Amino acid sequence: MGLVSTNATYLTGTTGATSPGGVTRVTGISNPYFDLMASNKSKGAKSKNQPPKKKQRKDLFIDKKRPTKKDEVLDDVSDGHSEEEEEAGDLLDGDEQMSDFDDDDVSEISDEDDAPWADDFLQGSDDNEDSGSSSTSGSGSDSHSDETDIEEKSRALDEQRAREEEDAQAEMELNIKEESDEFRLPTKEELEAEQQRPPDLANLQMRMKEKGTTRKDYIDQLKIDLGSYYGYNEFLIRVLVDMFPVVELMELIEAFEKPRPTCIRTNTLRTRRRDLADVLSKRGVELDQLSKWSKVGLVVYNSHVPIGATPEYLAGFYYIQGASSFLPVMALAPQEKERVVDMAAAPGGKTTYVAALMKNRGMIYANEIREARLKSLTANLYRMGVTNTIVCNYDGRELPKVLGQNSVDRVLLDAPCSGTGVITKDPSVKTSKSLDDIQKCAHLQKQLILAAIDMVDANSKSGGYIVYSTCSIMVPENEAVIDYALKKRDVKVVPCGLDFGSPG
Ligand SMILES: C[S@@+](CC[C@H](N)C(=O)[O-])C[C@H]1O[C@@H](n2cnc3c(N)ncnc32)[C@H](O)[C@@H]1O
Repeated sequence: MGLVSTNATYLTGTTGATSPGGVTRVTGISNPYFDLMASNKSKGAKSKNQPPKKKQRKDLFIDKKRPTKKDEVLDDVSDGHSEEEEEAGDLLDGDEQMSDFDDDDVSEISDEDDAPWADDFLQGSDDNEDSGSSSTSGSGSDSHSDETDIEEKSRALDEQRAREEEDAQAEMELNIKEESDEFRLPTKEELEAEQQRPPDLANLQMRMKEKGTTRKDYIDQLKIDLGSYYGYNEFLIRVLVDMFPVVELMELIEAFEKPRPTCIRTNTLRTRRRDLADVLSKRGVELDQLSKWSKVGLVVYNSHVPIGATPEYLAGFYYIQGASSFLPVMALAPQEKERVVDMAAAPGGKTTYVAALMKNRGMIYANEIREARLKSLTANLYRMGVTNTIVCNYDGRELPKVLGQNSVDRVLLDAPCSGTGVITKDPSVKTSKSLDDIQKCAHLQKQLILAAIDMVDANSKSGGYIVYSTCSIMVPENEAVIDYALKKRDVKVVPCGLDFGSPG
């Protein structure tokens, strides 16, 4: 089956990552934090540009206690691409390449000078005694034995002092040796004992910063320590460590620990962004335009009123939505008068944006499998004044049978996923996801994407596009799903037209 056909259904994605062939392809990161960072970085820069060199966390592997001459350089760890669902286990494999670690330099500690004052003191006392005895009138056996006594005491003192000095020197050398000992991984016993105790965060942090051991040992220990320190289960931390170069991994994990900025999307069916910003400012909301790439986004820095309960919110003037959630809809670029399907729609964040871009014209099928979630979907459609949408309650895999094959112009598949890209929003993902979960998600996503392709009319005059997006960063849920679709259907990947940010 050819990948490119004149009648091909076009497939595009949410955030642009350039494939080796130069075609922009689908990835699934829906983490507003990263997108915001990307957009800030990319002001005036096109996506073709190399991503700005990230600042290396020099402090990560350097023991601050000891001076060191060099920065560490850590090469990429494998990207863990996996081709087929059956091969999802490949996710965990991968070549690991990393430069050798150099030993830390140990600052030299100079030997202390001998204490000359002590000798002087003793010699001086002898001298003094001598001169004293010579000046003392009269001499005799008593004075002689006194002299011998003094000499003996003096010799004993000398010896004792020499012994003390020797001990002090030996102790100091031992200390120096102990301090200069290379970083050592904990033994199996020590690790087992550690498991029994609450984590010693200071110790873990110190160990994470250490270097000077073999690469494999280091990576193994890093997985254990990152997992303990940041609270990830073994599976997820293993996958993340295998997916990202260490410096990037640390940026990712630390970003997951920080709150995301609050963003709102102006509902252009009801108002204009400037008017909305004015009225919210008057209510004490500190905000600004989100970014150059969005005409409808606002970022909220601070607010004296609950942003989800203002009269403007209740009147549907805006939707509280992470910046990255704008992207799939911008990539879909639905046209007025088109027939569009939102296959997994609740609670309607993207459906309401699609409707706004279509100016409430054409027709949207907003589908959601979970009945309980239809309430929030319909409530949002109603609040935002959407009138061109039919709400459906099907398993998305059945939709081609319900709506018909080749029956619509565009499909948005914002797929159910593991949520591994939005850990900030839901930290329970750190511990709740397993390989089995990822495989199950990937299996469903593959079935859903085939259904999406089957619904789209490749001969649509204005459309013939599908956007596949997830809020997962797992390869089996993203790249592998697209690879699968490319093999199973006559489709091709096309640029998604979002020429900002940096390649994934
Ligand atoms: C990522 S959420 C969608 C978010 C929505 N697009 C938005 O922007 O507000 C995925 C949705 O897919 C629904 N879902 C799960 N399995 C499905 C299936 N087989 N068919 C259709 N929807 C499904 C989930 O209940 C969930 O509401």
